[in-house]
Formats: sequence, structure tokens, C-alpha cells
Amino acid sequence: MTERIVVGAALVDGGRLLAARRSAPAELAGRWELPGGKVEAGETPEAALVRELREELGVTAEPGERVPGQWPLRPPFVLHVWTARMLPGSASPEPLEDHDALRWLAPAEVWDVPWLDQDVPAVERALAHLGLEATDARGG
Ligand SMILES: Nc1nc2c([nH]c(=O)n2[C@H]2C[C@H](O)[C@@H](COP(=O)(O)OP(=O)(O)OP(=O)(O)O)O2)c(=O)[nH]1
Repeated sequence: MTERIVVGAALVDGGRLLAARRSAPAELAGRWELPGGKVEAGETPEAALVRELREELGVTAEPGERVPGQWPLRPPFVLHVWTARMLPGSASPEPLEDHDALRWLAPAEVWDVPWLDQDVPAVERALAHLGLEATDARGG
């Protein structure tokens, strides 16, 4: 089966990471994730990221760097993560689609929300890549 990429955004503003709480499907609802979605045929991951952030959050964002690594989701999907930032003049993020809550998490708060299990290693790697690890990080 061909792998399909889901892009997740490590969207950072003022040293805080945006987390989004899924509202559907039932088995994922209530858990937190990096905003993003499936890369469509003929689309680059960066373009998918910008599109998903506009659709889901109403923000104008630009992708930064790919966070090294990939994390398996329900087959055939695999999660890739990119850093991202909002462009000057962007609206503030709102949970327009797929989510019912958003939180900007400072490094010490990142593990206060129940992330999707498969997102935990991706978020750890993203924080390390961004240099946002808290001194009281997960697991001590
Ligand atoms: N966006 C996102 N999806 C994730 C993460 N972790 C994770 O397991 N997933 C799963 C949930 C979904 O099954 C799938 C992504 O689907 P999605 O519903 O966000 O994508 P989409 O907006 O393109 O959805 P659709 O058009 O197919 O409805 O990946 C994550 O961090 N971000």
C-alpha cells in the first residue's frame, strides 16, 4: 500500500506551541493534535500545510523546516511534521473545522493536554527541533 502523508504543523508564536483538540471522529475526539491534514494528490506537503492551517484555523501561515522523523498513523497514513509560523497580519487561530478547542502551550505546559498517542513522539521531536524543551519535561 502506498503511504499517504498527513502533515502536522508545529505552529509556534512567542515560544508557545499551538495544540488543537479534535472534535471528530469519535475515537479521536477530545484528544489533542498538531493541526494539519492529508496531503492531496499533486500537492506538496508545504502547500498542504498552508492550506490546512487556512481551512482549519483561518490563519495565514508559512512553513519552516521539516522536523526529522515520521510517525505511523492508521495505515496507510504517516505523520510528517513541519515547523510553521503565522505571517504578519494573520488572523488569530480559531477552531473552524475538525477542532473544538485550541491552546497555545508554553514549554512547561506542553504535556498538560492528552495528545493523541501517536503524536507524543512527534511533539517531543518538534519541541527539541525548536529548542523549546522545558526543564521539567515529560518523564523528568
Ligand atoms: N491533522 C492531524 N491528523 C492527525 C494527527 N495525528 C493523527 O493521528 N492524525 C490522524 C487523524 C486523521 O485520521 C488523519 C488526518 O486526517 P484529517 O481529518 O486531519 O485530514 P483532512 O483535514 O485532510 O481530512 P479529510 O479531508 O480527509 O476529512 O490523521 C495530527 O497530529 N494532525
